[in-house]
Amino acid sequence: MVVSLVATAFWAMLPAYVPNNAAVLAGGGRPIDGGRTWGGRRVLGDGKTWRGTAAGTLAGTFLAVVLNAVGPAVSDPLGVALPTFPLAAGFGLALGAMLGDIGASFLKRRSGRERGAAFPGLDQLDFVVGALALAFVAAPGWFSATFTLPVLAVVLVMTPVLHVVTNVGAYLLGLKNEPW
Ligand SMILES: CC(C)=CCC/C(C)=C/CC/C(C)=C/CC/C(C)=C/COC[C@@H](COP(=O)(O)O)OC/C=C(\C)CC/C=C(\C)CC/C=C(\C)CCC=C(C)C
Ligand SMILES: Nc1ccn([C@@H]2O[C@H](COP(=O)(O)OP(=O)(O)OP(=O)(O)O)[C@@H](O)[C@H]2O)c(=O)n1
Ligand SMILES: [Mg+2]
Repeated sequence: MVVSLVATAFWAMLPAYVPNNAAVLAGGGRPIDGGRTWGGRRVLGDGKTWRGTAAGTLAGTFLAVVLNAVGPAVSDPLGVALPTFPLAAGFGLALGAMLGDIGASFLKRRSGRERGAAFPGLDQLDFVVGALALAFVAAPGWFSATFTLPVLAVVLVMTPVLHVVTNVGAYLLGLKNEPW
């Protein structure tokens, strides 16, 4: 039961997890806010770029297609019916994750935090909220069947742990400037 819930939650969230990884690896270039300020502070900052957002959205959507292909080979040995992703759901999870992260940067700048500053709690869950919201809008039937309340509870507990571990790993590998 617990294995099934964790496996389902992790699998269903993978198209939302990988976009931010891809943005770190492929990001940079022109900032989305074009350097504009609001109230004396950048609207988003140099950490949110068109290239990173596009790379993240493509990576997450592509991963959903790959997961659909390999799902049966993973489901059988695990004994868990892992979800498959309609294209709209994969795209919604991926773009939503990027939009959640962008929304968090907007809030960070409004609260006086410079680029790269930590915002505990928000940093760990911004992309989850964005991904789930857009997946719900893009594929409501699939969302309700996949993200049951127990699965959502596992996502909310598991994601911050994964986020901390992944970010510390990326920092130690020199891929990120901050370990959060
Ligand atoms: C995108 C491609 C092509 C490859 C990604 C490679 C990779 C390691 C994927 C892991 C996917 C995954 C399951 C991640 C965990 C879930 C999660 C919450 C991810 C959020 O990612 C955050 C991201 C940016 O954070 P921010 O924008 O919110 O601040 O973190 C940075 C990640 C990277 C730069 C990707 C590469 C990271 C590493 C190589 C770190 C190595 C990871 C470890 C040593 C531990 C990994 C452990 C687990 C359990 C995943
Ligand atoms: N939409 C995005 C998201 C991330 N990145 C890249 O990934 C890095 C790390 O992402 P993140 O930690 O989310 O950004 P920060 O630079 O810490 O900025 P902020 O304080 O606004 O979160 C960014 O610096 C940027 O190079 C990007 O190019 N485009
Ligand atoms: Mg950051």
